[in-house]
Amino acid sequence: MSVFSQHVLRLFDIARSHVASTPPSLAPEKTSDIVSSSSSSSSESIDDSTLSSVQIDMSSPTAVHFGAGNIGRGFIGALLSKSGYHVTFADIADPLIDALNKYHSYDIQILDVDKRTEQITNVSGVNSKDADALKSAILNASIVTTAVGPAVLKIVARSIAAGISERRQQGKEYLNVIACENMTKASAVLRDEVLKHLPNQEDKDYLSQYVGFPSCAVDRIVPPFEEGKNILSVGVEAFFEWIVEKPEFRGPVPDIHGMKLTDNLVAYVQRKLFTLNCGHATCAYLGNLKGYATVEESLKDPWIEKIVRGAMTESGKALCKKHGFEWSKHQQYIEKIMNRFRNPYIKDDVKRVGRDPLRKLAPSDRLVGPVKMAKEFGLPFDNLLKSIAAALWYENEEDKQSVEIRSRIQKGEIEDLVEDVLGFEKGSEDARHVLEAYKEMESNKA
Ligand SMILES: NC(=O)C1=CN([C@@H]2O[C@H](COP(=O)(O)OP(=O)(O)OC[C@H]3O[C@@H](n4cnc5c(N)ncnc54)[C@H](O)[C@@H]3O)[C@@H](O)[C@H]2O)C=CC1
Ligand SMILES: O=P(O)(O)OC[C@H]1O[C@](O)(CO)[C@@H](O)[C@@H]1O
Repeated sequence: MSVFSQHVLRLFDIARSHVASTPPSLAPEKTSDIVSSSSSSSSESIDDSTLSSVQIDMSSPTAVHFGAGNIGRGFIGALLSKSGYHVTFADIADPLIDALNKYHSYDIQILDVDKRTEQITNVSGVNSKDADALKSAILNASIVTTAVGPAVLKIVARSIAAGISERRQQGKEYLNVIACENMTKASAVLRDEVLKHLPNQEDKDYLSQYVGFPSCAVDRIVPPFEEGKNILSVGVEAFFEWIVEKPEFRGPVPDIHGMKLTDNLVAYVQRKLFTLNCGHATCAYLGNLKGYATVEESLKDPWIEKIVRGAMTESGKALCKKHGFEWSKHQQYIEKIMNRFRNPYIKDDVKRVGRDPLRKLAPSDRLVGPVKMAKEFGLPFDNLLKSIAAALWYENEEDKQSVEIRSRIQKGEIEDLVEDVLGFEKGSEDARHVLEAYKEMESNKA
């Protein structure tokens, strides 16, 4: 650990010993059975021009956020900072950590008609490989969040486990850990990984009593951004929605600006994953097939636009049956998403949106998940099949998962792949549908 981070952490330890585990305030009592907002509407700006200092506020409670990437800086870290937390970002990227410890602030550009800049302050960084610094940060944290990508959860679990064990030994109480990833039950998955690193029964009991792992749905489009004033600058769309599973909190529910609570998270995670992420992935794979570079460009192609809206309509009808959403409202939700995809101020590469196609083709993810749901209710899924077919054609030599898919298909293993990746048994009607759609899709290749 650097002398600087030792010094800063020591100061935090002293200053925060009385506030650790104590969030800034409690969430409002009211929670409808659907969604309640913790303190504001999702469309509200998070601008606060009075926050301009780059000094660390020693009296604030700490949030440790794993992953100082796009969502970390552009969404979750920003909300936490605006809610009065000091945000300690943990990342493996030294340049990001160095910059966070140099500036203690960064800019967010809202990429919309009224383009504006917000300053996020009271932040610092710790290298994820610095086990002692991380343990100490978690010891003194009031909340831990992640946005590292689903595959990295098992890596950060080790550090979180070390911090939890230390908290038990030091007599700390409640902590909540929220994994903000595009997957269902991400925090529950993280908790299982953390438990693997806690062989001691005392730690396990402590975790079950004092450490909550509420899962969430996290929605804001934050593509890589190169126009900012430094490496920390991030460009985001104006829209954001963060819906967190209320029953899984331990201790008082923190009052975080923009965080909404629900008792029925699965419905909201599936609504987001099977609509926004489904439509986005469909657009990316079809766009890639036809040689377009960005989502916006792809959506200008009427053939793609029709399939994207068609796929979201098919998943939407199924979601309404499954979770009781009202169709007219869901249609508005789809149209709003179409407009978000068309945002001319965002240049979103189809390769970013299509990244990791094996993960996106998994049985409960954004493409196959809605097909299964549509089938459950006897509803159509032709556009969703086109989306899956385009994903199987997805070519990006920099993406290992795309390379693996294409190489297995070229070796004549498509039926095995459809079985072991998508979960459709060889010879089944579902597998046959996918194979037919895959063949038909070839004629659209650029
Ligand atoms: N970018 C977006 O628009 C959205 C992303 N998400 C989800 O958020 C998560 C993060 O996505 P992005 O921010 O786009 O990715 P990103 O690649 O911009 O950020 C991930 C960060 O995690 C860091 N990281 C990797 N290994 C780590 C480790 N062991 N310890 C600490 N940090 C580590 C990386 O260095 C990077 O800075 C993903 O699960 C994604 O699906 C969800 C909604 C929107
Ligand atoms: O982050 P993933 O799961 O690879 O998928 C990218 C998706 O996530 C988002 O970044 C936000 O949900 C979308 O822009 C895109 O659909």
